[in-house]
Amino acid sequence: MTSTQRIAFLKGHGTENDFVIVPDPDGRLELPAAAVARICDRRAGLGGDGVLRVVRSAAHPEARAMADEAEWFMDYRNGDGSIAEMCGNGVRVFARYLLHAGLVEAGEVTIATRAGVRRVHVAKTGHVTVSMGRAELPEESVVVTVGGRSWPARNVNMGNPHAVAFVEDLDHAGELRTVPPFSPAEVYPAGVNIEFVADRGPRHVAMRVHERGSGETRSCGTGACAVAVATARRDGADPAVTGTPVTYTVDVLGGSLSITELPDGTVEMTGPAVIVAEGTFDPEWLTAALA
Ligand SMILES: N[C@@H](CCC[C@H](N)C(=O)O)C(=O)O
Repeated sequence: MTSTQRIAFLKGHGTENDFVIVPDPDGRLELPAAAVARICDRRAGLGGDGVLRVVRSAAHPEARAMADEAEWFMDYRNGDGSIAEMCGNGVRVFARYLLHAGLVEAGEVTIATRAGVRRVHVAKTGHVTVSMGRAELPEESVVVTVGGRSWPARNVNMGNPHAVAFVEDLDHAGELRTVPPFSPAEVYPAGVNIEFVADRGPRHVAMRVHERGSGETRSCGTGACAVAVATARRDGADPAVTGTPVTYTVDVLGGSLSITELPDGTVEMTGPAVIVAEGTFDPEWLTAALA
């Protein structure tokens, strides 16, 4: 990149899990971790929980094999620049961007992610639904600790790792922004996203989340799916056994998500996905950030 080039960005969010979207269809832009962290910095950069780089699958080595199924690859990065397999709010916002940019028609859209191809239903307005694949619930027992308190947690994998802890009161998780929770490195050698869950009513819970690589965020889509499945099992509900879908409303700090587990084990998530703004990076700022 030379300092004369103008690189576009957009800002979007899903239940206030916010992202900087960087269209890079031909995969020309190197985005080192430090540059992503700079872009996501809420004071010195644009600010965001993560970056969604929009690349043609055929132009990205990690997505080439999915190019026949999904034209676009979501190259997701956490706010600290680390790479994650999947982002549930991000994939809805990504689909909203593709429609906004005229790159897809409204309706069914397939998107390549590091966790595989995801099918998304995006209409011209309104909520976006994504089929998130199956949850895996390994049997390892996990304990989550924050601020001197510990809880048993359920290990759930939604393409990315989660530890789901049920608490009586979400405030018991303390000040997650300043006191990050801890979970066993033997179970999660690559780190973990940690959700704290409290009951709100029948098939209705609320959660707070501390995300690997981003800290406490106002929402996590994969986390909400992990929470819904863990709560269903706690409540004795398993659609694979009963043949009946189970839907949970999961309140997050930034809104509400509806999560349905189907009898075939796949999990569908529905929620908002909003494009807020678009612009261009200052070339000198970006050149320095990329250096
Ligand atoms: N906010 C995301 C999850 C992003 C990835 C996560 N921090 C990880 O490292 O696995 C979501 O909406 O799912």
